[in-house]
Amino acid sequence: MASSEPLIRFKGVNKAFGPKTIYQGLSLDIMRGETITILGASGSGKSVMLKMLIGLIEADGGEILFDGKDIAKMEDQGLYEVRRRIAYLFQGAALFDSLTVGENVAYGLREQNWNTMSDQEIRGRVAQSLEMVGLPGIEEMRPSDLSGGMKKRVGLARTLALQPEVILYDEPTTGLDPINTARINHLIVGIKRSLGLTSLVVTHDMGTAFTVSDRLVMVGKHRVLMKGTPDDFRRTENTYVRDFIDGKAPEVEDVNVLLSTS
Ligand SMILES: Nc1ncnc2c1ncn2[C@@H]1O[C@H](COP(=O)(O)OP(=O)(O)OP(=O)(O)O)[C@@H](O)[C@H]1O
Repeated sequence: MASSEPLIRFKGVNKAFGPKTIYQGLSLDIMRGETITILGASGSGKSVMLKMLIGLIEADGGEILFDGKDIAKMEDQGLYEVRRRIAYLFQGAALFDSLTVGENVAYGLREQNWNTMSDQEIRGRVAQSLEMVGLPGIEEMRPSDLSGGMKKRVGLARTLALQPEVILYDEPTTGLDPINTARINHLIVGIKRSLGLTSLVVTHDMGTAFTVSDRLVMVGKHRVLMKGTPDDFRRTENTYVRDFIDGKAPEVEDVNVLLSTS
């Protein structure tokens, strides 16, 4: 069960790139143990939101709190700690082809814990992580021997090996066929259930959004347009949200309107 203190808080966050406003007064609380999916048109700022959370992109105003602490006020050590606790599974996170699967999964672990974990502990963690994504015993294989779906799962194992508290999934199913998409969805749900992680998912895949999420959040027009349960979204009468979910372009597509929301 999620505790009552939000683990992550966006409070009145503003962000612009030059003249281009991305957010103006973005506010959102994310509870411990929740899986939240961020929906929004291309360019609405979903990835920017994830990157601001781990300090890769600085907000212009407002506050972003992780476990009660303001990201903007953190020194390097504080940010390092945040990035240790929040794992970002990048869109198309690539594996190193020159390394075995086991070495790939161990990579971040070795970087982060080079002086505290023994080789044996690392091997154990790698085996456990591969098991969690349903690929036990493939340590000696090469990434080039794996299907696209397996590569994504190895990428996820590499993230899980770091034992984060939060996983940011940026387009976790892009480029996968429906069966492999279902596998990843299943893993996201399974990981949440077994490890109690907090997850933020950015996806355009409505199937994934409805399958994995406790709550959905739609961003657009520089802020949160709607938040609620999957059922709230299924039943919404908000035309903008409805059309997005149904993949329907406005009947009279005004180019100026499209440009102003992209
Ligand atoms: N470092 C940056 N410098 C300048 N502009 C940026 C930077 N990062 C993102 N942007 C711009 O901010 C806007 C939002 O980008 P973002 O990647 O968050 O969109 P998104 O909602 O994740 O889109 P998509 O669904 O297409 O991935 C885009 O117009 C993008 O070009």
